[in-house]
Amino acid sequence: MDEFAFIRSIAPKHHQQSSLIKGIGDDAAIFRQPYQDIVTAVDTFVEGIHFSKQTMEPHHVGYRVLAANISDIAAMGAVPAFYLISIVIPDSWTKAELSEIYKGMQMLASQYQMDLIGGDTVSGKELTISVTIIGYVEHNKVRYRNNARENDLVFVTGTLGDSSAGLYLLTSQGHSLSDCTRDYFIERHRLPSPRVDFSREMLPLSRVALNDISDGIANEAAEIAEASRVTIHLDYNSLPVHPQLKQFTAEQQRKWKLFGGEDFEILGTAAESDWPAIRAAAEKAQIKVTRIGYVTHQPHNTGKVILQEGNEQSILDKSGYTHLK
Ligand SMILES: Nc1ncnc2c1ncn2[C@@H]1O[C@H](COP(=O)(O)OP(=O)(O)O)[C@@H](O)[C@H]1O
Ligand SMILES: Cc1ncc(C[n+]2csc(CCOP(=O)(O)OP(=O)(O)O)c2C)c(N)n1
Ligand SMILES: [Mg+2]
Ligand SMILES: [Mg+2]
Ligand SMILES: [Mg+2]
Repeated sequence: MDEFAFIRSIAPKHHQQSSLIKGIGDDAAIFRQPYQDIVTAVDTFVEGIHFSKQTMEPHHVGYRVLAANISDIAAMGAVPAFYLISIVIPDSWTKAELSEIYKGMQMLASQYQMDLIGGDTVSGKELTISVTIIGYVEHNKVRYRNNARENDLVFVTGTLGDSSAGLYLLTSQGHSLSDCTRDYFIERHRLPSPRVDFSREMLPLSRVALNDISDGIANEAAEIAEASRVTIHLDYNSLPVHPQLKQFTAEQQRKWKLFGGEDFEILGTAAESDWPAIRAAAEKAQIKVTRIGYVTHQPHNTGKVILQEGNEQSILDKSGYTHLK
């Protein structure tokens, strides 16, 4: 049973609380309060799975785990406000290293005026950090995965595959990239930028579907397609990449662009008429946004992602990063 089958098997069929608007099944859960909705999510970072001493310094570990959580808040169109940390500490990590982890988290938290409000401390075998995040979003402005509609355009922020390239550079030897290119990809792996500003700049738009890219664009697009019961078409040649990604083999580029996770860019769909506003939002947030496809309603391909590559069309495998297998 893979990660997603497991989640389906444990998901409750009914809610007990009338304030709950969205439980399991999106980037975060949402519940109603009088003035704003509250948004909350949790993500866990485990030594050997999400990082190793070879791939990250302690402050990167802290920064990166909080960034992943803030990214889920951004993907709901919300503003992050509070976080709680549960940490499992093995003997092999020194007090100084643990303090650096918290400094890394603090670096990012202060950027978003977030407060650390609690947590839990336990000893154990692998360093494990679990962050619970809480944020706010205006009523009826949540950017659900099920907001995609027929004829929407599909867009993505930033560039794809950078984090995978960085991880590859950190874990393999013998490549001939300039120091500057190498540092760029490695930094994108270690210190990803959650796209909160961009997502908040889109607040005036009435309907947008968003998902953040933790498991690869193929997976994330399928999650929007499934939740919205539509078909998503992606144009391979439109996928945005950093110019230096071409230093890697065609096979690596393809794998990292489509199935590489951890870029923490935002994938979205919106009405065609909102494209100028989306571009303006990206400009204000000083990031890049690219149109990469469109949405159709094809009853026989509901929930599927179709990739256009030159003249060829194929149904894209949902094979991103999956835990359990
Ligand atoms: N063990 C679990 N128990 C309950 N809900 C879970 C569990 N694992 C994941 N979920 C929920 O399943 C959904 C998908 O999780 P995930 O793929 O990790 O989302 P994301 O990639 O946005 O972090 C989310 O709504 C998450 O809260
Ligand atoms: C040492 C190391 N090996 C492999 C990876 C690659 N990797 C680990 S988890 C993951 C997917 C994202 O993590 P996940 O827990 O699925 O995040 P979520 O989808 O819950 O946001 C990837 C691409 C890594 N970051 N570091
Ligand atoms: Mg997410
Ligand atoms: Mg998660
Ligand atoms: Mg995942």
